[in-house]
Amino acid sequence: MSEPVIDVEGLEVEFPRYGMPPVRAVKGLDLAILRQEIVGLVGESGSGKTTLARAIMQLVPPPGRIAGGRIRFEGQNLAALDPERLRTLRGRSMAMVIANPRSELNPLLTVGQQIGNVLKYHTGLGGKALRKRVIDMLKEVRIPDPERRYDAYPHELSGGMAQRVVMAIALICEPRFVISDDATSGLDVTVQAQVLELLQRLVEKHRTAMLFITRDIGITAHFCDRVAVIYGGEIVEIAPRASFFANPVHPYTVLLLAAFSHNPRLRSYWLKEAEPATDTRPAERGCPFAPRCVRAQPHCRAEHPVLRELAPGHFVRCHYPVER
Ligand SMILES: Nc1ncnc2c1ncn2[C@@H]1O[C@H](COP(=O)(O)OP(=O)(O)OP(=O)(O)O)[C@@H](O)[C@H]1O
Repeated sequence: MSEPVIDVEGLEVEFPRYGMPPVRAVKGLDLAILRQEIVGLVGESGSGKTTLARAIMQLVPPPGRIAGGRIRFEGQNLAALDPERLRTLRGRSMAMVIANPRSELNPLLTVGQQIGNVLKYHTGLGGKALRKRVIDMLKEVRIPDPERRYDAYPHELSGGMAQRVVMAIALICEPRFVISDDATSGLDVTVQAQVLELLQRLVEKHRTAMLFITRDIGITAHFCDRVAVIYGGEIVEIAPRASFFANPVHPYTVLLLAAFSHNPRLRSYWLKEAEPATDTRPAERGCPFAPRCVRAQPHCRAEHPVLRELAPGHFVRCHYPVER
C-alpha cells in the first residue's frame, strides 16, 4: 500500500473550560488518507468534525489545543514545522474549503485578484502567465464566461458560483490534500450535485487526497471511497463504501442510515430508536453512545470499546455490533 498523504495518529484536541475539565473534542483519533482517495466523515453537530479539520490544518483556535497524538503530511510531522514552513504548506500543498463562501471572499477584490493573489504568494507567478492560469482554473471549476468573471466582484456571483470561486482559490496551487468542511451544505440540490461532481473530477485529475466532511450521510454513498462515522470525538465505524452501506454495524451508523433508508430492516431499527433518547450525556466510562443505544448492555456502560476490524478494512468501536 502506498504511503498515506495524511496520517493522523492518536489525535487529542481539547478546549479548556473555566473551573471544569476541558472539553475533549477529539479523542485518540486515527485516520490515514491515501493519494486519490476521498474519505467521507459523517457525524452530528458537535461530534468534532470541524475540530479535526482545523487540527489537521494546525489551526485549532486558542485556547483550544492539540493535547496529544501526531499528524503527518507526506511523512512530515506538522507539529514540528516552523510557522513559515506551515504557511507555505497550507494553501500550496494542503487546502480547506468551507461552507458559506461569501464569508471567505473579500468583497473589495475581484475574483481574478483573489485567486491570483494565492497563486502569486505561493509560486511567484505574475503578469500574463498568472492571468492565464487563473482563467484556466475558472474554466476548470466550470465558471461560465471566465474572462468576464475574472473582473467580477463577489456580490455579482450566485451562491453556487461563489462556492466554485472558493474552490478555485483552494485548488489553484494543486494541493495534494484537500478538506471540504460541509462545503456544499448551503447550495441548491442541483448545484450541490454539480459541485460534488467537480470535486470528484479534480481529485481524480490531480490525484488529490480528500477528507470530505458532511452531516448528510446520503452524499457519501455516491462520492466517497471510504466512509467514517464520528461520535463524541471518536471514530465509531470506518469502512470502504460498499461494505459500509451493505453492512453497517455500529448502532449509531444504522440509526443515521435508517433516517435516509427505505430498507425495512433499517426502518424498523429507526422506529425503535425513535423512542426519545433523553440522556445524551456521554457516559463517564464505557461507550459514549450507550445512553442512546437500544443494544446497550451493562458492559457497554462499564468498558470503553476499542476500534476492531470485523471485515477487511471495516472497523467498528462497539461491544455488540449489529448482526451482519
Ligand atoms: N472554539 C471552541 N471553544 C470551545 N469549545 C469548542 C470550540 N470549538 C469546538 N468546541 C467544542 O468541541 C466539540 C466539537 O465541535 P466541532 O465544531 O468540532 O463539531 P462539529 O462536528 O464540526 O459540529 P458542526 O457540524 O455543528 O460544525 C463541541 O463540543 C464544541 O462545543
